[in-house]
This record gives sequence, structure tokens and C-alpha cells, in this order.
Amino acid sequence: MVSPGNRTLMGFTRRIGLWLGAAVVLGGAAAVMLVLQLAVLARIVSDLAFHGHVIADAYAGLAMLLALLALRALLQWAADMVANEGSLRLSAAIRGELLRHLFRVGPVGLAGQATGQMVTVLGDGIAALEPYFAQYVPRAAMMVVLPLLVLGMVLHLDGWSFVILACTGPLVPVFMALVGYRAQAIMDQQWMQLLLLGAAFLDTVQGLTTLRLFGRARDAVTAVAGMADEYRTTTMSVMKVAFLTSAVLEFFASLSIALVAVVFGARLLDGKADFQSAFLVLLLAPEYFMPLRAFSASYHARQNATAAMAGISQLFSLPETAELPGAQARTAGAPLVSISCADVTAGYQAGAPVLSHVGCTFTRSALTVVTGESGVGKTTLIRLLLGLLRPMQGHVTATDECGVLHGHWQDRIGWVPQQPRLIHGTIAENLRLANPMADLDSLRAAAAQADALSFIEALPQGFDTMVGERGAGLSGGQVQRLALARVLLRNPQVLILDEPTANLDPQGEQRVVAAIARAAVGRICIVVAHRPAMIAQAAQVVCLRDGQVFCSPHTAERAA
Ligand SMILES: Nc1ncnc2c1ncn2[C@@H]1O[C@H](COP(=O)(O)OP(=O)(O)OP(=O)(O)O)[C@@H](O)[C@H]1O
Repeated sequence: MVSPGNRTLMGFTRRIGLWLGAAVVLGGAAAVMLVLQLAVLARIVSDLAFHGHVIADAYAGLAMLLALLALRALLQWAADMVANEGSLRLSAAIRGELLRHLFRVGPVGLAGQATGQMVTVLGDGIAALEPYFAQYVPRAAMMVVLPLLVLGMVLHLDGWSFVILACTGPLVPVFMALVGYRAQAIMDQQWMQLLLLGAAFLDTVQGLTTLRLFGRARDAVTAVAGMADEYRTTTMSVMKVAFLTSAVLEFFASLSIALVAVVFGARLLDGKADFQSAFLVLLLAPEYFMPLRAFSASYHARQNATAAMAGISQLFSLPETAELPGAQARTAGAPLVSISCADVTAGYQAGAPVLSHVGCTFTRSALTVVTGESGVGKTTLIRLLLGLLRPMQGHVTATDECGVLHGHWQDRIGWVPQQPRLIHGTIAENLRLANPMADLDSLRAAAAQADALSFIEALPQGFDTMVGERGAGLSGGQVQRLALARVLLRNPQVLILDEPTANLDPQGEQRVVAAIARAAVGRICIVVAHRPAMIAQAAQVVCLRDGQVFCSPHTAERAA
């Protein structure tokens, strides 16, 4: 893993040093071709105009000119391709790294983050780095290579022109930096507005039902429109600065070229200079400023990337709270028979534990119901079991049939949250999220186990019925049973369900409870619930009170 210290623009750039180095070498070769091309052109024109050559004498020179032109185009194309390839590989790697980090931060660590902002950073933010790596960095290097090459050539041809170009050239970056200093502040503001706009838009869409219920939908739309307008105004300010930068550049470039032309022209008229050198210097002078123009055009890429980097670094700096079932955590071995919490203290802030010195065991085929008043820590306990929260003290371990203790076993869990999420797709696609290779018979078996088969087959298009993200077209109980079927398709050794019957009518509740009781056989099954119908099925009831765990005596007896 790359250390956090390397997650800066410079650190990221170093990772594709070879790609960028190759791009600069190829670009440098293209610059040499350009200088040679101009020298050949000056020679041809001088010979034709002043040395009595006819066009037939220039064929060899013209052929060389064409060859240099083609070679230069090829080298420049290769340089651009190499820089783009390196940049795309790097942005994909950063996106993957950030996603993996966010998974390790987990839902607990991300609870305070706005989803819209995270989506903008992962999408637009990382995309904003691509032009920086692909254009800005190679152009910054070329800004040194080509002007030095041109200066060397001009020094060889004419001392005065060398002095003019050498004095005016450095003024351009100095003035651009002055203008750019102000631009960075505007770019930062623009990026912040884009983040806020993304978050506000997503919040408005997600909360549309609530907003409409309270008659506030129009206000929310007006607020988003206002933010979009502010973003537009800032974007226009950015454009103004960009035009100003280019005007500064053009002014100094034109002034310098004009000076070279005037000084050389006067000496040419006096017969103190030869035409070929004067013509070549005039051809070279605009090329001296060309890399500065290209650099200036991509300068906003650097400012954009710097602004985007702030959001990326902020996400990278979030502490990791979850245990990921990563490669090293992927466990093999005999099926689990129990999970134990031993002297576990857990919470969200140091010194304010939600659970204190908790001890309890969940065993296979003994359905456990976790219950307790709101806010007592049921979800916290489930997060501990899921590996989304690390204990402050104590251990959560699992034991398999051979008596082997496991520290990492989260990949064996099937979890159904209180409000299961479906994806926009068919019922089959939703089920196959748990097992992409599952055939129709497996889907039917899992659906039957979860008591979902009858309602699925009663739908006109059966398993091919489209459902929305929130289960549009299905009842709450049907969504719960579908979510249970999905999780059973993975045949998990541990099944954890969070309030699966909370919002169901008695009939729906009965069906879900019966399906869970069936699914609990041969598994460690833990259900957070309050309702008597679910508690009645329990072999063990774990009751939370004041951060402590109490096992209900009569159910414990029944379990025995
Ligand atoms: N991400 C979090 N950051 C800080 N505190 C939290 C976080 N999640 C929960 N808490 C706090 O931890 C305590 C226990 O919350 P928890 O969600 O575990 O309770 P619960 O028993 O599941 O409640 P409910 O039945 O209402 O879902 C509460 O005081 C809550 O405010």
C-alpha cells in the first residue's frame, strides 16, 4: 500500500515518472525535428529567392522537409499518447485506492460525509487530475526544453535576437504566476461550490417525498438553482482570469517577436545580416513562445487539480474504522459454530462507550434475537459483528467446527439491513448481486427458502420483472423477503438481520418470521427485533440495557 505521505500531486506524479519521462523525451525529439524543419525551410526559401535556384533544385530539400514534418507529427503523437496512457492508468489507480480506503473507513466513519460530495470527488475530482498529469506536467517540461533549444540556435545565428528573446521570455511566466495566484483562489471557490451543488442536488432528489409532504419542494429547487447560478458566476470569473493570462502571454510574445523583426530587418536593410539567418530567426521566434502558450493553456489544469486534490486528501485522511474482508482476511476452513464477544467495550468517541465490557455468545442453529430500547446500542453490536466498528477493548471471535478460533470471518456473513437496497434492474439481477454465477434453479431455491418464490412467480414477468432502487412495485414485506433470498443465495454461515419486520403488517410479519426461522437452521442467526412474533422464535434473547447485555432466562432455558 502506498503511504499517505505520497498522496499529494507530486507524490502521484512520481508514480508515473517513467511514462512522463518517456513523453518528455519523445516531445523533446519532436522539438528537435521542428528546429531542423525550420532550418531546412529557411535554406530552401533563401536558395530560391537569392541564390538563383529553380524549383527542381529544391526537390531534395522539400522531400527532407516532408520527412521531418511526418517524423515530428509521429513523435508528438507518441508523446501525447504516452502521457495520456500514464495519466489514465494513474487516475484509475487513485480512484481504486480511494474506494478501497472508503471501504476500510466503513459506514461508521463515513456517517458524517455528504454522499453527493463523495460522488463528486470520486468522479469529477479524480477526472480533474487527468489533464494535470497528461498535459500540464509534460508541457511544463517542454517549456524548458524547446525554448532552450531555440535560444541555442538563435545564439548561433544572431546575438541581438538572442538577447531580446532571453530577456522577454522569462517575463511571461512571472506575469502568468502573478495572475495565476489570484486564479487559484477562484478555482478553490469554484471547486467548493461544485461539491456543495452535488451534495444539495442529491439531498433534494433523495428527500423529494419529504419536501413535497411539507410543501418545501419549490424552496429546495430554488436553493439548488441559486447554487447553480453562483457556480456559473464563479466559472465566468475563472474564464476571465484565463483570458487575462492569455492576453498577458500574447502581449509579451508579440512584443518580443516584433522587436526581433525590427532589429533584424534594420540590419538586413543595411546589409549587415544575411537573409537566411534573419528568416530562420523569425521562424524560430514564435516557436520560442509556443511551449509557453501550450503551458498557459494547461495552467488551469494545475489549478483545477490543486483544488480537486483538497477534496481527495480530505477523504484519504478519514480514519479507517472497518475490518475489511480483504485478501488476507479471506478465511478458509470448517463452518463456524459460534461467535463470542469477550469483555467488549465499544463506541464512537473515546471515553463514551456505548457498550461496556459486554460478553455474549451466538451459536449455530440457535436463533438469537437482540432487543432493547432505542439508542441502547443494538446497531453498535451488529456493527461490531459485521466488522464495521473495531472494539475499543476486548475481542470478537468466531469458532469453527474443529475448535479453531478465527479473528477475521466477516466474509462468511450474510447481512440484511433494516431498509434493504435494491438496484435498478430485474429481480434476477438483484438476486445475482450475491452470486453472479447462480443459475435460475439456484435463484428459485433461494427465493423458496425466503418465501419469495410465490410472489415472484405471480408477477407477469417473474424473475425478469424490473424493480426500482427502493423496490418500486413491491411491498415492504416482499422487499424484505427478496433481500433475504439474495443473502441466502450466498449460503452464508452467519446471518444477521436488522429489524426485518419493523414496518410490516401482521400477515407480512408472519411470513418473514417463518422464513427467518427456516433460514436459521444450520447457521448462526442474529436478528435485531422488538416485536413479540420474532422474539417468540428465538432460542436466545440478548437484551441490551445501560451498555450491558442480559440474556433472558426463560428463552435461555428453552434454547438449552
Ligand atoms: N456513527 C455514530 N457516531 C456517533 N455516535 C453514534 C453513531 N451511531 C450511533 N451513535 C450513538 O450510539 C448510541 C447507540 O446507537 P445505536 O444505533 O447502536 O442504538 P440502537 O439500539 O440500534 O438504536 P435504534 O433502536 O434506535 O436503532 C446512540 O446514543 C447513538 O447516538
